[in-house]
Amino acid sequence: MITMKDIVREGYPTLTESAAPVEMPPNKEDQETLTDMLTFIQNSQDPEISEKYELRPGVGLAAPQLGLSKRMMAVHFEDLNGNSYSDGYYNPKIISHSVEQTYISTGEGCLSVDREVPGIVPRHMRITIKAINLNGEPVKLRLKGYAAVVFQHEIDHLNGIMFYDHINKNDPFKTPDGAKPCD
Ligand SMILES: O=CN(O)C[C@@H](CC1CCCC1)C(=O)N1NCCC[C@H]1C(=O)Nc1ccccn1
Ligand code: NI
Repeated sequence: MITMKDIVREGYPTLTESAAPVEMPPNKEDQETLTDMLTFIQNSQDPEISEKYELRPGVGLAAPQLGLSKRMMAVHFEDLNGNSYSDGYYNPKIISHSVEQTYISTGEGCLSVDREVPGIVPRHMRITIKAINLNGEPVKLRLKGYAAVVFQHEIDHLNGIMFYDHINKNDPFKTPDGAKPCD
């Protein structure tokens, strides 16, 4: 099972490089990895398991965070409208997005970043994503608000982008014009 020791931290090369597409149909090894990634996120939110294995609770994980430069990510969370997301995705691609932006009012963190980095992380308010899910089915997801933020954070990892790369250097707490918080 994946635990915190398997998660690479800032400075590890896969966190700042562009990951390679996963060969489709996925081979056994990639399927096992993506399944383990989803299980880790679920475990991290389970009070007993997360305590027992000292897991930091998370809502998403991308393969580069395991030192694997592959375009795979997993999410497990419920958004504020009660929509729940729990799946793994191969080769996710944002095919369209709103001009309107949003952000998490308390900023973002990352399981690969062992420090607080204060500031607003501007994200697209709405995104449409195409991907292949864990069952190998092509999916098209229309996401907005918190769900859109989570998926953008994970897809950024596949492109070697960290959340703090988006924080305004001159005024970290500047909110982008017209942007509303998603939480
Ligand atoms: O790439 C993936 N990551 O780095 C894990 C991140 C992904 C989220 C950060 C902002 C949007 C996606 C993550 O989940 N976190 N960031 C660091 C510590 C907190 C934790 C978190 O938000 N936990 C959480 C939130 C709600 C409910 C349960 N747990
Ligand atoms: Ni992260």
